[in-house]
Amino acid sequence: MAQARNILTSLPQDAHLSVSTSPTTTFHSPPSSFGGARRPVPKQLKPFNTQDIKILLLENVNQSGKDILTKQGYQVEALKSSLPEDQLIEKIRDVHVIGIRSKTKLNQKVLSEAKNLLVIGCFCIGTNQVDLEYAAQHGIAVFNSPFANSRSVAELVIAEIITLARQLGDRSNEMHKGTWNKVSHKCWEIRGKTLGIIGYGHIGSQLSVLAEAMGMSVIYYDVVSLMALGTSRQVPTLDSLLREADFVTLHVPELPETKNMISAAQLAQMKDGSYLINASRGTVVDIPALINAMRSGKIAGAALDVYPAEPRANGDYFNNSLNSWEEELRSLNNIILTPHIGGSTEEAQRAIGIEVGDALVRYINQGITLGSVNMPEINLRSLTLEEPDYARIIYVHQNVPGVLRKVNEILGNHNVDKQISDSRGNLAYLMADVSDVRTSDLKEIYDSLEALSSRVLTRVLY
Ligand SMILES: NC(=O)C1=CN([C@@H]2O[C@H](COP(=O)(O)OP(=O)(O)OC[C@H]3O[C@@H](n4cnc5c(N)ncnc54)[C@H](O)[C@@H]3O)[C@@H](O)[C@H]2O)C=CC1
Ligand SMILES: O=C(O)C(=O)COP(=O)(O)O
Repeated sequence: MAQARNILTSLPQDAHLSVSTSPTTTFHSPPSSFGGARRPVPKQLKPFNTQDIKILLLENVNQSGKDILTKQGYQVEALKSSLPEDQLIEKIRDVHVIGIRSKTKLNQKVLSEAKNLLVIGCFCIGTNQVDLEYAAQHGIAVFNSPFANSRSVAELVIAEIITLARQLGDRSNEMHKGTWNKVSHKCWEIRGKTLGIIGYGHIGSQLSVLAEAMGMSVIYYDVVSLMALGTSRQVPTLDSLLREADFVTLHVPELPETKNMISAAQLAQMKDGSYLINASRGTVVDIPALINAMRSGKIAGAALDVYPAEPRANGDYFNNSLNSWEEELRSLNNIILTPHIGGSTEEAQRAIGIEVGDALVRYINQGITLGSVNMPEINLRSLTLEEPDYARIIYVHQNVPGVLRKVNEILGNHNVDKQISDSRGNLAYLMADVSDVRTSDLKEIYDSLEALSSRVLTRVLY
């Protein structure tokens, strides 16, 4: 277990955490021109104690991540599923850190209740479930794992391409029901067929290499111009990809621009008897339009791993009538339906647990934002907290003129060993290591920084 002394912070803290003699530590939230209310202000500084840090992990975060966090001495509560919004709000009020996967929606309503929250760990690739902008403006850093499950998704898609081409799902279902149905009609090899990849990022490009190794031709469409791997080829428009590909697979993020990216008009562009695979986000494919295209025989098969609404926990899904099209979808032939398992392998989950767990520890203990998806990336070499009278000041502030001058006036009477600052949009992040400071100096520094109108969040680690 990590030492309870030395890595220290002026956390936004609740009465329970406070060592104040007053049991009613109060916060004030004066209005700010910067995204609404300011975050609560603790009444006092206190030395950081890892055991004060409360962490809530949802959605069955891998043991590797839990181990990293518990080893630090943090209080970790881990739940297997996501939570309904009202329960999430109750829980999030109390914690300094929350770890989620793709299901938990951390929208403005939920985050506005997260009075103590310092940091969010998305133990997955996608961060569409978090209001990143709102979090940034309230000094809440967000981390994810940008590619630790890419290979797992790419391998799943390869399996699905062959499964669809050979109608393996249907043959297997028939055998389970006792029917021997040996057919070759409309069953194909994938060698020589064209795979069309929409979104040539981490997953799309990995898939490109695997598909070529099996003799497929690969074309891809992306909003940015990207280097082609192997003999793959970028095509200029979505329509040109849809017209040319035998298999179309989606690997784009959930964005307003990707909502219903594949709908009736796009399906009509696709080759007769082609296949569609979606392991990106459920909003990207218009499912009723896909059902029509499959019923008409235009689309010969499909694989869906993601859905517009997904349940919080394992159990009944299709019996919950979340969507009007469920019955029809299930009744189609040659359609593979999987419960969002693209990234669900032992390898991926373990790697994600370590990557995000480490990022959280670095941020909590040292304020390092490397890899953050919503904050400027800031790093200074390790804290030398063994030295007496040494502290790290972190000041998250609005990116407006004149702030650095004021901050340096405040720090100016002390020995600033190192300092770094960067901005991202209208948010800036300053980190300064100061030596020869006493606790009383820190209190003064802290109060002065807090008093600046540009302040979003101040942390003092000592
Ligand atoms: N089924 C599952 O379990 C998993 C699903 N995912 C989903 O897959 C998505 C893609 O993952 P990565 O490849 O790692 O992301 P990435 O960010 O590396 O690549 C996404 C690519 O899509 C492109 N893109 C964005 N908007 C586009 C548009 N309108 N049209 C065409 N291209 C567009 C981007 O330029 C980028 O090249 C994630 O955002 C996530 O939603 C990720 C992991 C697991
Ligand atoms: O990594 C992603 O974005 C995924 O979609 C995987 O999500 P999950 O961790 O399985 O909830």
